[in-house]
Amino acid sequence: MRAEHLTRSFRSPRGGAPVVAVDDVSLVATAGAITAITGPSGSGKSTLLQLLAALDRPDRGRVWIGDVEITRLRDRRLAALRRRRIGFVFQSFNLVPSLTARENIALPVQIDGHELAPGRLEQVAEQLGIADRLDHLPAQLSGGQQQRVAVARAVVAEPDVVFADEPTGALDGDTAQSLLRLFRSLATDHGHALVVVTHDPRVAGWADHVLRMDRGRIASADAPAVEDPTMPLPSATP
Ligand SMILES: Nc1ncnc2c1ncn2[C@@H]1O[C@H](COP(=O)(O)OP(=O)(O)OP(=O)(O)O)[C@@H](O)[C@H]1O
Repeated sequence: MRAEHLTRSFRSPRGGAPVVAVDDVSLVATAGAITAITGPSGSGKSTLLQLLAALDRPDRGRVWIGDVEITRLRDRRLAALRRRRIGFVFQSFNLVPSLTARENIALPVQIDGHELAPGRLEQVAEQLGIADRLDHLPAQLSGGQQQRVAVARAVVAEPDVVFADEPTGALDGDTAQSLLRLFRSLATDHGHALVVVTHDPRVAGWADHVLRMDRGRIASADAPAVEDPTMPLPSATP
């Protein structure tokens, strides 16, 4: 996944100058690697993640997943691409309250008219330690269990890129470790790109690249944030 010159401003609620939440950010998140985005509160991490995952549109700039420029896609194609190629773990989980954990996990695949390979859902649930919770409704689960259902939903269809906003926020030490092991396996064994916004030093410690944001910009990167010779060139046509 590659982004170039992303900029996103919000109108200030009291009038006055707009808030530039993301200011000319370019980055590459490579397949097979975990990229952590850190930085102080209000530095633009969540806004950047929403732009990268096509949940929000930038004022300027472009995003590619593989050779598809997602910033050029219209809503329906974008929604289909998001279901197939992007997994997103929301800070607030976003589970459907009337569906069981199993139904929540399978929902995006079902909307897409596909079926999961037999045993795939159970395998992910096992890895995340929620195999015995699949028939519960979200309200019958703890915050940490709900978070793991949200992670299972994001990864079950093996998307190219998994985005996660503070995925270890509600988890105790052991559970956070098993989630990080799952993320590591998704990256190393299955070649997915993971992009994780976090304040958690445990996550940053597991990451291959750490980008630190400050006032909407990438203030530092432990690896080149812009160019990566292993990335396929974006195609010129939409
Ligand atoms: N929908 C919005 N309307 C107006 N301003 C917004 C909106 N979303 C974000 N902002 C502003 O943009 C800036 C960046 O916010 P963002 O949530 O991306 O930061 P963050 O680094 O993720 O913060 P945190 O770590 O506290 O979650 C902040 O000043 C915030 O107030």
